[in-house]
Order: sequence, then C-alpha cells, then structure tokens
Amino acid sequence: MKVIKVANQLEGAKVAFDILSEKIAAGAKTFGLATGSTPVEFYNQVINSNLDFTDKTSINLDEYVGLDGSDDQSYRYFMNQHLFNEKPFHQNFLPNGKATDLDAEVKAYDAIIDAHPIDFQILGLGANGHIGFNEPGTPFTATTHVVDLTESTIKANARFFDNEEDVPKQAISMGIASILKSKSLVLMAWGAEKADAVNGMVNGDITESLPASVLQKHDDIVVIVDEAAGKFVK
Ligand SMILES: N[C@@H]1[C@@H](O)[C@H](O)[C@@H](COP(=O)(O)O)O[C@@H]1O
Repeated sequence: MKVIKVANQLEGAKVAFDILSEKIAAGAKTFGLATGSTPVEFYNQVINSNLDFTDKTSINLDEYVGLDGSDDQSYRYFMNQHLFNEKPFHQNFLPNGKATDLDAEVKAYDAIIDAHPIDFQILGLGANGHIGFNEPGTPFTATTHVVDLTESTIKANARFFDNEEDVPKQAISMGIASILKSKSLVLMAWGAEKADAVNGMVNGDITESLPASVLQKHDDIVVIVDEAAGKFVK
C-alpha cells in the first residue's frame, strides 16, 4: 500500500489523474468508478483532459435501491453530471436501483464485472472505513450484494438530500472480493473526518470491522490523502 500525502484535493486529484493516464498508456480499458464528493475534482481533471474514453468501459461501485437513474439523487445521475455527459464512454454500467428482482440484479452485475475485468478502480472512503457500500462487518468474500445502510452512512449522505428521511435505506454494492480483483486501485480521502478510517486502513489490522483495511492485501494500490485525512500516517 503506497500512501501519498498531498496539500489539498486539487493536488491529490492531479496525482490520481497521472496514475490513470499511466494505466491507460499501459492498455487499461475498464475503469471502476465511485461516487461521493471525494472523486469530483478527479473527474474534473478527466473532463478537462484530452483522454478519449469512447472505446472504454466503466463499472460503478454502487447505486441506491429504489432510485431510478433519472432521479437527481441516484448515482447514475451523479455520474452523468460529473463525468459521462462531458466524457463519453463506450459503455457505463451501474446497478439498476429500480430492479424489481434484486437477487437477479446482483447476479447480473457480477456477470458484468466478470465479463469486464476492472483494470483501474477509483475508491473513496467512508468515515467508518466502508468502501463502495461495504459497511463494517461485510465479509471479505462478498460479491455484489444488497446492503442495509448503517445509520452513520445514512447521516453522512443526508447532506445530498433535502431530508434525512429521503436517504434510501438500502443500496446495491459491488462486494469486497470484486473490488480486490481490480488490477490496480487508487483510494482518495480528504478531510479530518476520514483520519481515523485512514489510520485503521493503513496502520491497523486487516479486519472486516474496517472494510478498507483489506486493501493492504492488494499489491497495486495507491492511497492519496490530504494533510487532514492523513494526520495519523507518515
Ligand atoms: N457509497 C459511497 C462511497 O462510494 C463513498 O466513497 C463514500 C464517501 O463519500 P464522500 O466521498 O462524499 O466522502 O460514501 C458513500 O457512501
């Protein structure tokens, strides 16, 4: 696990963008993408670059259950707004939050991941150490699954909704086993509220109670943190 400390989010996004560019030059074709505030500046770097994604595939980590892609709180909508409308890809996969048969949807999503092995995965980090929506306690063997969101995650994500009651209570998330299969990963974290999770992820034991700690097992992961998020790491 390589840790890079940067002064701020803009500098970190540039570091992540440079790694992405190297991976593309080396032949990367399939990109695992994340939502949340963390990767927004990274997506701006991508939009403002001359990188061409029209022959590339993206596979997102997660989607809220119950929200249609046209809903402005859905992760599909977020990705359209922050990346896809400006930077077209050959194809963009996200779980279908409106699927009537959720069991079938998670199986179909695993089949998509198997058919398009991820070359480069972008990750954010929950303040409780979650990655994607793999909350503490999720088995490391999990593939795509339906998640009951924790109270803390619902609260953390309420800032994007008018009311906390509007935050969906479930999501479909790529599992930890699927995330670990990615050939390379970049995890970014900004701000003091991520400092404990970053510390546990980098310095702590590998434990299901801090899902991101499993990333210590991967041999091509770069963690990019600002001063506040990285205050407990060297
Ligand atoms: N499912 C998402 C994660 O993919 C994201 O990494 C995390 C952090 O969000 P943010 O980047 O807004 O801090 O929370 C959300 O719950």
